[in-house]
Amino acid sequence: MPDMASDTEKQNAAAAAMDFVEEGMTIGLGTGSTAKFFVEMLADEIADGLIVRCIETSNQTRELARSLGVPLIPFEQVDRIHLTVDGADEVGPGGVLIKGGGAALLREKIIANASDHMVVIADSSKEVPHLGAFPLPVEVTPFGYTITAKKVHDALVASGVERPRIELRKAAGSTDLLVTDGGNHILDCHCGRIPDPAKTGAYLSGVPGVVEHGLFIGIARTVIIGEENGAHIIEY
Ligand SMILES: O=C(CO)[C@H](O)[C@H](O)COP(=O)(O)O
Repeated sequence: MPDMASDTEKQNAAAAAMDFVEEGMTIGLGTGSTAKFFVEMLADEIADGLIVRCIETSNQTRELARSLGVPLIPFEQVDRIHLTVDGADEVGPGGVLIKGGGAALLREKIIANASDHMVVIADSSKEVPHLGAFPLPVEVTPFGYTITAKKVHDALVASGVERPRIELRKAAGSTDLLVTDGGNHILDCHCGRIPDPAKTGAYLSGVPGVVEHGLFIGIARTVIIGEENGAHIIEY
């Protein structure tokens, strides 16, 4: 059952993100329940005559955008992404993020990092004093994933995370391992607290078999936190 309070906050954050949209932009569309509100609002504006073109961060968002008549272009044809609007699982101090709760972190990071401006939209529960209560998603190749998981554990410990626990994500309602849009698996790393996100990110990136991790550092320029009646905007 959806949480009505956080849905209102998500909607208000998405509505505030619409102010960043301009005619003629190429826009990256995020994944998840908050990004869905943004895609729906954008679709309404497109139906009213706004001209933009979009690129999706997941198969799920592609289906949503198509169903709403939002024009999509293949990444290969994109030379510039002006704006990306996406959700987050945690927003920490300085705009560092944990993303990947929806298993779309690889494409989300490629697109956000290639964008002139990433705007994060989130309900107030996502704003945290430090990262790590939400399990950090790490995308790994199917080949060797059990060994990679051990190495990821070691990298977390070496970067200062105390007693991490790693869980392989299962597909919804199944005992099978989840397979991402990129054909990989997800390790959910229960960290409790990530004392130095930049160090942890760097250590994880150094593990062979790790395709990408869900720490977004220095990528978000604007974070919009939805409130019951509006939203507050933080610029970095
Ligand atoms: O990173 C993501 C998907 O990979 C999402 O942005 C994140 O999980 C937030 O989702 P929601 O808006 O549904 O809370």
